[in-house]
This record gives sequence, C-alpha cells and structure tokens, in this order.
Amino acid sequence: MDGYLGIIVIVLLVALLAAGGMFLLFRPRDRHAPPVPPSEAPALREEERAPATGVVEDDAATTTVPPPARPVEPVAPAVPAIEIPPPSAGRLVRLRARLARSQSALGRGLLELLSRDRLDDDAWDEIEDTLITADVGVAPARAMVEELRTKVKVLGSRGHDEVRALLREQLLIQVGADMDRTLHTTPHGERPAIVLVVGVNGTGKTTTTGKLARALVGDGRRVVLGAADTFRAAAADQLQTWGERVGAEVVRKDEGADPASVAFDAVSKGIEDKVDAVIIDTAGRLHTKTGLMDELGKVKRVIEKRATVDEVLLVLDATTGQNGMRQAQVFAEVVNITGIVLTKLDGTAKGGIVISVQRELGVPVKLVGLGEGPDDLAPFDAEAFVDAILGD
Ligand SMILES: Nc1nc2c(ncn2[C@@H]2O[C@H](COP(=O)(O)OP(=O)(O)OP(=O)(O)O)[C@@H](O)[C@H]2O)c(=O)[nH]1
Repeated sequence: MDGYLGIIVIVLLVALLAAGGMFLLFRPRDRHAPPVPPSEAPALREEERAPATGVVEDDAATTTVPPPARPVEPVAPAVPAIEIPPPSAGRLVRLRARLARSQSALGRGLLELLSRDRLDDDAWDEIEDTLITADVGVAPARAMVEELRTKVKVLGSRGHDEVRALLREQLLIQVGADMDRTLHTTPHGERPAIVLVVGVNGTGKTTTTGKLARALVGDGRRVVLGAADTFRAAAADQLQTWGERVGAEVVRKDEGADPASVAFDAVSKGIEDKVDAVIIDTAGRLHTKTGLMDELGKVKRVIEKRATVDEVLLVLDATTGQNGMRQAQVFAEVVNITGIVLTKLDGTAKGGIVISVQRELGVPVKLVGLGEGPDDLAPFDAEAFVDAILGD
C-alpha cells in the first residue's frame, strides 16, 4: 500500500512540475516590458549621422532617406547693391594720363617745330597746319601763330623750357583759362536744379546723363533722372540701369510717349522728393530743325511751369570734328545752350576741338568724357588739359 502511495505522490509531483513549466513557457506578455527595438533602428541612427546635405552614398549600409526638412525661408528678390561713386573734384587730374595719351602728339609736334633753329615762313605754316589738323579751327590757329611769331622775336633763347612756357601761355589763352565753367546743379531752396541734356543720338548723351548723376551722387547730392528720350525704349532702360546703380529714381514712360510729359513728371518727382538736381535726357534723332525746335521748345516750356532750367548741356562727340560742329550749331539755334560736354576725347588726337567749339558756340566746355567707364566724366579744367597736351 505504502509503495502505491509513494508512486502516486511522485506522479503528482511530476505532473505539477510539468504544468508549471508549461505556464512559464506560454504565459501572456507583460504590457510594460520595453519594446524590442525594430530591426531598422540601427540603420536610422546611421542616417542621423549622414551629412545634412542628403547626399546618398552607394554603400549598401547607407540608406537613402532624404535629409531632415528645413523650414522654408522666403527668398527676397535680388536688390542690386548701391554704389558710392568718387567725388567729381580732381577727376581730370586722375584722368590726365588718358588725356595725355590721346593729346600729347599735338604738344610734341608743336614743341618740336617751335624749337627749330630756323623759324622761317614754312615752319610757321607747318605750325598753323598742325593746329588746324588738331581741330583748333582756322581763325584761332592763325591768331595763335601771329601771337607766337611776335613773342618768339622777343624771346632771348628758344630752349625747351622757354618754348614750352610760351606755348602753354598761348594755349591757355585760346582754351580760355578764365572762362566760368561752373555747373549749375545746386538747388534753389527746396527746388531742385534742372539740367537738360541735349544732342545728337550716339554722341554719348544717355551715358553722359548717367555719368553726371553718378558724379553728383559722389558729391553727396540726391538726383532724379528723366528719360525723355522716348524714341528708343533702350535709352530709358540704359538710364534706368545708371540710376539703379547709384540709387537715383528714374522717371520714364512707354516708348513714343510725349517727352515733355516725362520731363514734367521728372521735375514734379524731384520737387516732391526734395532732391538736389533733376537731369533730363532728351531725344536727338530728329530730322528737321522745326521738329527739333518744337520738341525741345515744348520740353523746356513745360518744365518751366514748375521750375527753372539751370543748365542746358549740349553733348558733342569729339571724334566727329567739323561734322559734329554743324549738328551742334542746329541745337544752339534751337535752345539756349549753357555748357558743352565733349565726349570721347580719349579716342581722338584732335583736342583742338575744345577751342573751336567754344568759339563757334560761345559757351564753355564744362565736362569732358574720357572713356567708357562709369566715372570717366570729368569737370573740364583748362590748365590740366593744356598740361596734358604739352607733357611734363
Ligand atoms: N571712349 C568713350 N566712349 C564713350 C564716351 N562717352 C560715351 N561713350 C560711348 O558712346 C556710345 C554711345 O553712347 P550713348 O550714351 O548710348 O549715346 P546716346 O547719344 O545717348 O545715344 P542714344 O542712347 O541712342 O540716345 C556708348 O558705347 C558709350 O559707352 C567717352 O567719353 N569715351
């Protein structure tokens, strides 16, 4: 009996142990146990170390998940940087080398002729021809030769220095060292100064208007530009670019618009904004004198309803010589020119045009263009000009 009982107890114990084992094996999962990390987790960490540029490597170990998105910032439209041009003072001295390059042949030729041992009639004729070839004009060339002949007679010696001093003196007389070349660009109280730029297209009129605006801005002035050359849309675009570069407002209208209305609006804008000067570029491509007279006359009359025109600058291309002079005379008959801008003086040896144009038109050269660079416009200075011709 005891034997049977022992066997039953053992069987029961084994059964209990087996049931416990089964329970441990198949019990329900604990909901609070930490989750098993998903198999992708290590790869994601790899991604996090990847460069933010999102460059995807070929290596199979590197997944191609795009870089984390960055907040989108609004893109501001590109605003051109405003330039601060150099002041206008002393520019001709800065540009003297350029002037000397184009004009020194004239000075050298004259100095050589005047230093000859024998100054006979032929030599004086040659001197006169040299002056005429340099566009000095026949009458001024003759006057100069007469003066030089008289002066040479009383000159003790004709060494380089004496001859140079004599020639310098005569050239300064002809160029007009004492002429008033003031550019009237200072405002009248709260009213801006008004500058009208006239001349044949292609002479450098629009370029000069832009360069002048830069020079004035360089001198600390505020400027409004008027694109009254409405014949060519490109002229207004060109002016706009000049204005934008120095922060000057440009008043313009569509191609073919009435130039007088553009001029009027530009002047009104200048008054409203209390700027120092308004510079107006006008059209020059007019076939008849009557047409030119009508248009420029109207522009001027309309401006004068709001302000006074302080300067009428005639732009003349120095390389066109006598032909340019004839065109200049037409403008002079139509409007009251107060100053001449001689452009492209860097491209011609005929600097004598300064003398002839002033004589023909009776107005001073106030500005000279000496290159295509934005700051290659300089106030004219007779002494610097003559010294550039004669060299050191
Ligand atoms: N070398 C040199 N070139 C100049 C000078 N002034 C102007 N130019 C050039 O002359 C060309 C004509 O200039 P513009 O200003 O377009 O002439 P424009 O008279 O206004 O002619 P439109 O624009 O048709 O009205 C341009 O290529 C200028 O860069 C100068 O002093 N020297």
